[in-house]
Amino acid sequence: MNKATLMQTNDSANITLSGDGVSDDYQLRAYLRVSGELVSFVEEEVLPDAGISAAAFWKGLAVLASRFTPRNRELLQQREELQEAIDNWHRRNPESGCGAPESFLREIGYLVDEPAPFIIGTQKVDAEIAEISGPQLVVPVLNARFLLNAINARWGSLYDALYGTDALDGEIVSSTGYDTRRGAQVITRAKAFLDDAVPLAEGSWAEWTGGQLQLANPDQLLGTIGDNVILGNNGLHIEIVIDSSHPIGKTDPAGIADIRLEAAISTIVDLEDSVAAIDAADKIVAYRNWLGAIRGDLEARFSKGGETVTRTANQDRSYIDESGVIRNLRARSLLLVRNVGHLMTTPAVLLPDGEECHEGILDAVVTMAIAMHDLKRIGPLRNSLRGSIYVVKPKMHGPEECAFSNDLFDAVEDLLGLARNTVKIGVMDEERRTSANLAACIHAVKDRVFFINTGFLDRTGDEIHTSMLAGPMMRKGDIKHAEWIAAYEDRNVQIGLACGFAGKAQIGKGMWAAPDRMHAMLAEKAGHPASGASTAWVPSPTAAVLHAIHYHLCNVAERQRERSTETLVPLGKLLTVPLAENTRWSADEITEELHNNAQGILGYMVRWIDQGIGCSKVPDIHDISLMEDRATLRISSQHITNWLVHGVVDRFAIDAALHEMAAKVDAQNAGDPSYRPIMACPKGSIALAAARELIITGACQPSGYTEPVLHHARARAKQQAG
Ligand SMILES: CC(=O)SCCNC(=O)CCNC(=O)[C@H](O)C(C)(C)COP(=O)(O)OP(=O)(O)OC[C@H]1O[C@@H](n2cnc3c(N)ncnc32)[C@H](O)[C@@H]1OP(=O)(O)O
Ligand SMILES: O=CC(=O)O
Ligand SMILES: [Mg+2]
Repeated sequence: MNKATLMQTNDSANITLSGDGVSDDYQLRAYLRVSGELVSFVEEEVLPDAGISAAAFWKGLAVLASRFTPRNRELLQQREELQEAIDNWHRRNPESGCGAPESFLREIGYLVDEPAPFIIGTQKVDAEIAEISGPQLVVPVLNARFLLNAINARWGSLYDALYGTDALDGEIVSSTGYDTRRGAQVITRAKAFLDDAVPLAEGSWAEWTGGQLQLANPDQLLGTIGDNVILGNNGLHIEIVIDSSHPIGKTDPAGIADIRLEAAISTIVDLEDSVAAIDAADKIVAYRNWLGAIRGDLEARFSKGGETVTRTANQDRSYIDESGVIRNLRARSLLLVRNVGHLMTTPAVLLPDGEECHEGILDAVVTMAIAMHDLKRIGPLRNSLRGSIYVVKPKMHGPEECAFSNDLFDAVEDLLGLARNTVKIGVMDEERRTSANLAACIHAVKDRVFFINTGFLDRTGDEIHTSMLAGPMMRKGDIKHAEWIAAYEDRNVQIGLACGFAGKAQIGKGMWAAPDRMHAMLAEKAGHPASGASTAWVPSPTAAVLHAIHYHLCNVAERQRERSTETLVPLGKLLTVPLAENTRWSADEITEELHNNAQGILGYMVRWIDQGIGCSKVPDIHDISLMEDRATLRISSQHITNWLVHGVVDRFAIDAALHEMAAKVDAQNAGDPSYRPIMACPKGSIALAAARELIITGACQPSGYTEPVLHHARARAKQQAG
């Protein structure tokens, strides 16, 4: 935790502080020193419409911080103590060849008693969460252009998604003009989809020439918007766009110009792993974008294809149903906000003892105060029609941490004058202690939980870190196919169903981290609804459209009913550590693994640290673009650390790999004019040093998280850049 150095203090107005690479003007507010920029933002842009006085707000934050900070620190201490106990077990049992046993984990309190069977009591949940199964998009909050795209990603063109990606056959269309052969394949594929999802009473959609539409199930014909037809299947809408004057429509026997799908049913506006936000200035960009998004008046102006584009959130539309009644058609994704976890602190607010405020506490208070603009119907558009605020809480370790969030949310509700459980919580099931005690975790938030989601990327990082001393782990690619992960995914669904999530809350699956590989996504992500998950993460609006297909072809409610009688996969399987059975890798295999991880680490960190980009498509060692964020960085760095700890690699090999991969990453980024090469100076950049630190000190980094090293390095880079 950073203790900033106060250069000058006085009771009244401005204080100049120089901290760990961060300097700012602070103002005194109810015993807190608050960044002047944050004071202005909150007092001028958030509070007036939220209907809370500045005095009440800051006093509330100060009280809340003094009440929750000691408990937050104790919880972090508990993480350390449990980790230490597990590490010591491995030190005492060096030849065990397995993770610390269940009996020991129970003895130290890592495993807690299961609660008696219970059903969650969450209420006032929007249909997008409780009733509609479909894709969940994640978007980095710092990018208003992307954020607006995400909001509008509730609908997307199936023709575009099939044409512009490799979805059809694994190949991207190469011609610059319209490729008629490809276009025909797209139309055939899209109409085959209609035959599956909304079949005609007779014949195929390919043969439909317009006129009266007779569906096999007439209830699927919902209504019309002008000439366009609105169809429904499994709670999702489809729009058949009829326009005989359109270049595509005029070649179609029925004048179909496009088939549009309801796609990103909900979107997570991410303040966590996909962003680089280290100080007050960064946090304000995040909070301001969240404010604009939730009010509905966010605007982004940018140039695209040589033109200036102004992007805003779409208005809902209406269609006329078969009996002539006008019905609303939601045009925007339901917005959820991911706060940061319990670990980090922020220099945006300093506590009376000079320590930084826990960032999770600040996020809770500010993002919820901002969401009051929606509850009070201040902006032009509505998010939650049921009057709820949806906060996703990442990286919680076990039931005590969930209970902490629950109490924190209670306190924020009291501060903001909100009815109890107005704020809903999405629990990321992404740390081992949470997976292993999932029922108890859900119980701790049982009246506000709106999702459990298997964040398998962080979860893999924690799997490695927790059992760091157990032995060398499998190669990274093999960990995904090991016994623990199947048990983790199955138990998450089974426990969610046993706690009554069906029809009330989401059971969610993780991210597709290869944004350009849509053909593979179409093949693999069908498994998510088939597993009984009512949602799963996608990286882009296009991926949302394609993943929506899966929810048409699989009825999740039925799958949930089928799975609800299954016997729970035993905890022992979940606790099976992905240790390598055969550690006699060849020198080439070791180098390949090391290079792959080192390249991913550098490719991601260099953008995070030098450019403040928290999530990007990083070309991997074979130049395939992968979505990298802090969770994937956690895996790659922890993996090398694990092999270092067990002597599979040594520091010399790591340094050599980092230097070799630095050259590769520099070459991969050569076309980016804002890129500063890692090897521009002989010793390498801050990012190179940080990557090395992350690996070498990985066993001591809290839970193997990357944030402390990243924040510190970014602060230095910002300072260096002036
Ligand atoms: C482990 C975890 O925590 S996973 C959750 C964290 N990860 C994420 O949030 C990933 C979200 N996805 C992204 O940020 C991006 O898709 C990236 C960084 C992976 C790729 O970004 P890019 O390389 O710029 O994507 P690409 O060039 O293919 O597409 C850009 C276009 O798609 C849109 N787009 C791409 N991703 C998104 C998104 N997540 N939300 C909204 N729009 C998006 C952009 O707005 C842009 O369209 P525009 O030019 O009309 O504005
Ligand atoms: O947050 C998601 C993850 O996979 O980690
Ligand atoms: Mg995560």
